[in-house]
Amino acid sequence: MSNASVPVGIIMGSQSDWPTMKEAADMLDALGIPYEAKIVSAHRTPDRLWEYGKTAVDRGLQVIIAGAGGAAHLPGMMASKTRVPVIGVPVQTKALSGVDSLYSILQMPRGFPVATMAIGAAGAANAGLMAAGILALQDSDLAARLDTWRAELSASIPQEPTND
Ligand SMILES: Nc1c(C(=O)O)ncn1[C@@H]1O[C@H](COP(=O)(O)O)[C@@H](O)[C@H]1O
Repeated sequence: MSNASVPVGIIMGSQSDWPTMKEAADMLDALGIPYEAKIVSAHRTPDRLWEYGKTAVDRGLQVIIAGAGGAAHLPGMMASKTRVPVIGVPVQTKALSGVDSLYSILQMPRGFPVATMAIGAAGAANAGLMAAGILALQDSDLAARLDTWRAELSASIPQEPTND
């Protein structure tokens, strides 16, 4: 797993998280930000998690977006292994609607933060935007693209409701 020199790593606990996490990937695509996407699980593939976190800085990752559902320990465990900022995405679950994922990711102990997004697809899309905002601090071309994206979204919001 030492093939990438991309700024953003998207990781998720399972293939089943991809429909949610693809929202983050789509946002990065829309803003022209390279990324890698990997399945990494603290529970099922702890050695993969360890290796990913250990090599993240040397591989040039600047932000990690980590999504998981249920007992969602992946984002926090990744934050414990690397100083690369971790943005957590609570994946929606059937049993507890993603509140389990949210609480698992949100309540980190002092010293090892995870920037936690909202549950589900909107949270994943916002994770992409959050990563873009972080990278834009050092990249004026990206900053301009992000400003344009935000202005276009604002302009698309109607001023009055319709009955359609
Ligand atoms: N929460 C975690 C972790 C982890 O935190 O390491 N690894 C897998 N999972 C989650 O298990 C859920 C069900 O996974 P399956 O659909 O594969 O059974 C997924 O949402 C995944 O993120």
